[in-house]
Amino acid sequence: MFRSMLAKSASPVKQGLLHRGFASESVPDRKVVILGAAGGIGQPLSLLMKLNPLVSSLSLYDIANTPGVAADVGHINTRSQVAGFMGDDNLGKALEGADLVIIPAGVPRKPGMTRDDLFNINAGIVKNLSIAIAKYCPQALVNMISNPVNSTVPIAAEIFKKAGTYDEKKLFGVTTLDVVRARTFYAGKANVNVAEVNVPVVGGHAGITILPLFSQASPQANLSDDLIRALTKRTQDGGTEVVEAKAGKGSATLSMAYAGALFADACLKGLNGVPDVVECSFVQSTITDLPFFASKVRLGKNGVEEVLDLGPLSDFEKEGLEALKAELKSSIDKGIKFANQ
Ligand SMILES: NC(=O)C1=CN([C@@H]2O[C@H](COP(=O)(O)OP(=O)(O)OC[C@H]3O[C@@H](n4cnc5c(N)ncnc54)[C@H](O)[C@@H]3O)[C@@H](O)[C@H]2O)C=CC1
Ligand SMILES: O=C([O-])CC(=O)C(=O)O
Repeated sequence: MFRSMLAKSASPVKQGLLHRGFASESVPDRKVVILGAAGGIGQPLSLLMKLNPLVSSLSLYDIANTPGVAADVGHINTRSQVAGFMGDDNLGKALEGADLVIIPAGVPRKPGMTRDDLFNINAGIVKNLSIAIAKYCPQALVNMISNPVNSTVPIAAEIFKKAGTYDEKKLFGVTTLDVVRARTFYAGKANVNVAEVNVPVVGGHAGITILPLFSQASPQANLSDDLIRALTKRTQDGGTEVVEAKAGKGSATLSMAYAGALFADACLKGLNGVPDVVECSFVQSTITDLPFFASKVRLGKNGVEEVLDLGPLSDFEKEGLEALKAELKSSIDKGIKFANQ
C-alpha cells in the first residue's frame, strides 16, 4: 500500500490511489484514533495513517505534546481531517465515533529489560484507556501495540468484559512487526525478492513466545536447519536488537509504525468488506489450549472473521510451540489477574 501511496502526491482518493474493491466515490468514512500519538511510534504512525486514503477522520490523543503533532500532520493534503486531543478530560472526545483505536501509549524498554518489566507502568495505562474505550466507542476495533502485548491484550479483554462491551472479534494484539522482521531476515538468507515473501508468525510477542513458521514461508527456499534456527532466534530477538542499538533511547519506533500502519490498513479493509484480508495477530483463540494466541486471522466487517489454525509444523516448530506455552500462559494470567484485582 505504501509504495503506491508514497509514489503519488496529493489527494490520493481523487488520483485513484484506491484499495482493492472500491471506486473513489464509495470509500466509506472511517474514524481512526491513535492513543499515544505524540510518542516515538505515535508520531510516524500518525503520519502513515494520514497517508491512508481509507481514513476520513484521524483523531490524535496523548497526555502531552499532541497539539504540535496534530498541527504538523494536519497540514498534509490527504483525505482525512485531523484533530488533536490532550489530557484525560479530552479522551472521550478523542474516542467518540471511532471505528478503529490504535494504542501505542506507554513506556518502551531500555537495554537489559524484558517486555514484562514494562508491566507495572503500562498495565495501568492500558487499563485506563480500555475503560474509556468501553465507555466512548465500545464498537471500535482495538489494535494493541503497548507492551507487554501478551498481558495488555488480556487486560483490555477483562476490562471490556467488566463493562459488558467485550467482543472477542474486535480486540487485536499487534504482532505485525514480528512478521515484518521474519520477512526481511528470511529474504536476506533465501536470496528472494522481499516484496514477495510471507512468513506466518504465531504464539505471542516476547522472546520465545514469538514463533516464526519458516516451514510455511513463501516462496520456499532450501535453507539448512542451522539457518532456520538462526533466523528464528533473530526474529525472536528482533526487538532486543533494536533496543540495544538505540542504547537507552527507546525501542523500535519506525519499523513499528510501519507494521502498525500495515495492520490498521488490513483492519480497515476488512471493515470495508474487502475479501480475503489475512494477517497474523494475537487474539482470543481456541486453536491451542491457551485463551489468547497469535496466528493468521481473516479480517472482516466485524473484525475477526476466522482464526486460522496453525497448519503443518516442522519438528523444530512443534518443539518451539510446546516450549512457549508456559511463558505465554503466565503472561496472559498476569494480565487477567491485574485487571480483576
Ligand atoms: N507491539 C509491538 O510490536 C511493539 C510495541 N512497542 C511498545 O509500544 C509502546 C510505546 O513505545 P514508544 O512509542 O517507543 O514509546 P514513547 O515513550 O516514545 O511514546 C509513548 C507515548 O505514550 C504516551 N502516553 C503515556 N501514557 C499515556 C496515556 N495514559 N494516554 C495516552 N498516551 C500516553 C506518552 O506521552 C508518549 O507520547 C511501548 O510499550 C513499547 O514497548 C514498541 C515496539 C513494538
Ligand atoms: O522490543 C521491544 O521492547 C519493542 C517491541 O516489542 C519490538 O520491537 O518488537
